Amino acid sequence: MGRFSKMHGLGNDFVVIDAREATLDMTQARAQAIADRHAGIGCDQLILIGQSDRADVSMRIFNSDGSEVEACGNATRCVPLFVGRDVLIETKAGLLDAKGVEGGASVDMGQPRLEWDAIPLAYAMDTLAMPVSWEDLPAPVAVNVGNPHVIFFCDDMNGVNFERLGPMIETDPLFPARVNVNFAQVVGENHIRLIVWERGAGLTRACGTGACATAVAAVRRKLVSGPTRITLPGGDLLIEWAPGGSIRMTGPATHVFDGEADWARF
Ligand SMILES: N[C@H](CCC[C@H](N)C(=O)O)C(=O)O
Repeated sequence: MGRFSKMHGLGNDFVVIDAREATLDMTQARAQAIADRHAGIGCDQLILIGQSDRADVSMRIFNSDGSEVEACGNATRCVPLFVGRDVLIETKAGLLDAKGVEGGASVDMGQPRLEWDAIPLAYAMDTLAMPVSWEDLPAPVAVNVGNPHVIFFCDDMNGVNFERLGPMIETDPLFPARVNVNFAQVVGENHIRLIVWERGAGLTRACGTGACATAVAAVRRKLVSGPTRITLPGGDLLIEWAPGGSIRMTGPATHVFDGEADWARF
């Protein structure tokens, strides 16, 4: 039997497994089975906390479709709560410094990557106003914050069909690694409303890396001029970034319950 914790960041929920002692052979199929909300435990992402010789812990991230990915902002904020102290975390996106704060955590998410081949895109183009469109969505911005994001700044998000456009864009050949699709609307001074169709997980209640990428895009587009409040369906995140620096994300982290499971059954 193996122990796990059910946790979430603003409703973006996780099954977190401590793999520091007993290594767990995680496959795409096993991750998908555990994440399944009907036949499994159920989560947006499966998180494995392991040992690291470069940091306090390592973190592996699997979307609910089983795909292993580089970054997950909301889960990163859960790690200090999971291990009980501030931690340096080794991920596929690099080393992340996560510090507990009242009710959550503040994380240095590193510097964004802005070049077309770092997103990655299939061919060279301006990532600040991509010369592409899907139906009547405006020209988007592309940003990599450890994982790939495309951000559409909409005048009115209420008319956008997220469930139709999300998967269409996520799997467009322009994005060789697929992409997280962010629909954003500036709703006040340094305040943006955000809905994210996540790569490999679909619509979620929140996306931490989506909030980071959207804030970077908004600074680059001069739509905000300081620390930015991102309002997602599950609640708010505070994102701070200035060109040349790293992104700081601050927001809640919640531990719901602990459980046990026989991983061989998945
Ligand atoms: N779907 C994302 C991973 C999870 C990101 C999101 N849950 C977050 O909090 O950053 C991807 O495939 O890159």
